[in-house]
Amino acid sequence: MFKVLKVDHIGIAVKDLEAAKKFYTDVLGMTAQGEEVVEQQKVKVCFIPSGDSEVELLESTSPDGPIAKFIERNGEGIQHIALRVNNIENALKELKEKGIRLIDETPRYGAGGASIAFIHPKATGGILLELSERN
Ligand SMILES: C[C@H](C(=O)O)C(=O)SCCNC(=O)CCNC(=O)[C@H](O)C(C)(C)COP(=O)(O)OP(=O)(O)OC[C@H]1O[C@@H](n2cnc3c(N)ncnc32)[C@H](O)[C@@H]1OP(=O)(O)O
Ligand SMILES: [Co+2]
Repeated sequence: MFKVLKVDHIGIAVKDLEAAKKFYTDVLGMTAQGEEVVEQQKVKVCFIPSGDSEVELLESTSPDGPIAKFIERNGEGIQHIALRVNNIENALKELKEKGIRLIDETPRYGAGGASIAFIHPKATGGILLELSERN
C-alpha cells in the first residue's frame, strides 16, 4: 500500500535560474534555499518553500536535457507537479500492476536526497507527475 501525503512541489522550467529566483525573493518576499545540480536529470534546481509545499525552479544544464526540451517546445512554465508519497517502491509496484505508463519503474535520485519517479503525462491526463519520498 502507499499513500499520497501532499503536493511536494511544483516544478517550473526556467531559462535562467538566478533571474527567475529574483521574482520569488525580491518581489514576493519568499526565501530561496540553496541550489543543487542533479546530474542524472541534467538540471540545476532551487527550492523555494511555501507553507507545506515548495516551488522548484529548474534550469537545464544541457541542451538535450528534459527541461531544455520542454522549454524549446512550450516555453518557460510549469513542467511537473510532485506528489509526496509515504512509500515510493509500493507506489511504483501498484501503478505498474494497474498498467499505468511509468517513465521510471524504479526510483531515482532526486534533489535533497529524495527518491523520485515520474509517471508519463499520457497516463495522467496531460500532467508530468513526479512521485517523491523523502526520509
Ligand atoms: C531532480 C528534480 C527533483 O524534483 O528532484 C526534478 O524534478 S528533475 C525534472 C526534470 N526531469 C524530468 O522531467 C524527467 C521526466 N521527463 C521525461 O522523461 C520527459 O520529459 C518526458 C517523457 C515527459 C517527455 O519527453 P519528450 O519531451 O522527449 O517527449 P515528447 O516531446 O515526445 O512528449 C511526449 C508527449 O508528452 C507531452 N509532454 C512532454 N513533456 C510534458 C510535460 N512536462 N507535461 C505534460 N506533457 C508533456 C508532449 O506534449 C507529448 O504529447 P503529444 O504526443 O500529445 O504531443
Ligand atoms: Co521535481
